[in-house]
Amino acid sequence: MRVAIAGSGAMGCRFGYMMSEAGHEVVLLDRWQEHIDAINANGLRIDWEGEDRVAHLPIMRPEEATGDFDLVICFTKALGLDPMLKAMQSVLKEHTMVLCLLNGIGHEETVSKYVPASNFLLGTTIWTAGLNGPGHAHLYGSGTVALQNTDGTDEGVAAAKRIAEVMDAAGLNTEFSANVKHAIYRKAALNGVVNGLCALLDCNLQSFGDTVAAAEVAPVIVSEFAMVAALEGIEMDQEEVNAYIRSIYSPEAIGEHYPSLHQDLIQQHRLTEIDFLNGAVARKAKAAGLRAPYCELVTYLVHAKEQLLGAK
Ligand SMILES: NC(=O)C1=CN([C@@H]2O[C@H](COP(=O)(O)OP(=O)(O)OC[C@H]3O[C@@H](n4cnc5c(N)ncnc54)[C@H](OP(=O)(O)O)[C@@H]3O)[C@@H](O)[C@H]2O)C=CC1
Ligand SMILES: CC(C)(CO)C(=O)C(=O)O
Repeated sequence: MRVAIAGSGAMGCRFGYMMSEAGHEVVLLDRWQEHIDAINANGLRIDWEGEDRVAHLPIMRPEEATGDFDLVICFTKALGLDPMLKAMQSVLKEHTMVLCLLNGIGHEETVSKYVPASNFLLGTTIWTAGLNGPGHAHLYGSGTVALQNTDGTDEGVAAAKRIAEVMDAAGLNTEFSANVKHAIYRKAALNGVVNGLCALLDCNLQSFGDTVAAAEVAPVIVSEFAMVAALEGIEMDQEEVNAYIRSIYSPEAIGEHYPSLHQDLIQQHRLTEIDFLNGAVARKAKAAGLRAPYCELVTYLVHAKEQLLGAK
């Protein structure tokens, strides 16, 4: 299969590397010039569970991509999704399946501007990854992917299942989900609890989980996500989601991980995805005449931190 990774930061490098190790032809697409230059000069350096590896994968800017792809996996940050798909429109062919795995809520609107429903797979993942610097990824721990077709047809289900099988065979623990929006809200609730707060408190998941505040604040944030999900007909079992969140704090799970929003804001002073997490919940609640005050506060505080750090 010819696979493009649309957004080849930390997660894009993980998925690109694992798909390439499974024998697929992978092309990394990105606009971060230092990263492109580093990979072109030295290959993609990987710290794989403490072992140094190098992968020689082609990398280029999205507008330079040519030919056609069987699968495009989107892993930009939320704010980079639209410009990425716009720049690579010419390689999105009739048979190209596009899988969106970004964190957060509402990416369907962006992807559907460029991809017909018959080619669009929506998904979510709990794999993790980080970057030590341009061209150097660190890949620890395990994860899963859930994905679903968005066109509601039997052919769409079959196509989604085929892609899930291919990714699963690459070790990405991928499953077709008959209700991926539920999985997306469940993951977004997890991100809504830990991503903004670990950034504001400057800590990893394990340290956050050890605070008294985590036990008190997490269920309230989860209840706000559940309230908004219910408006869209998605039922969340809040106890199950809270138990799921508690389960990731241990070092045997992903407790040592600094959430991607921490990586963006605290480590690199970059603008964040908060408007697609807690911010989306606050907006959707308001639009329905409701309030999600904890999500509103987290959103305000993360934006304040962006401002204080001069994030770009
Ligand atoms: N990291 C993780 O563990 C997880 C992340 N996710 C989600 O996956 C998606 C991708 O996340 P992730 O891979 O962490 O994102 P990264 O920040 O590592 O990469 C995303 C894009 O940001 C740009 N970029 C990254 N670092 C720099 C830098 N130092 N200077 C300039 N540009 C840079 C590049 O794009 P460009 O220059 O084209 O803008 C890159 O393609 C997000 O939606 C995230 O929430 C989901 C699960 C876990
Ligand atoms: C790994 C996890 C779940 C932790 O917040 C994540 O999605 C992220 O880092 O953005």
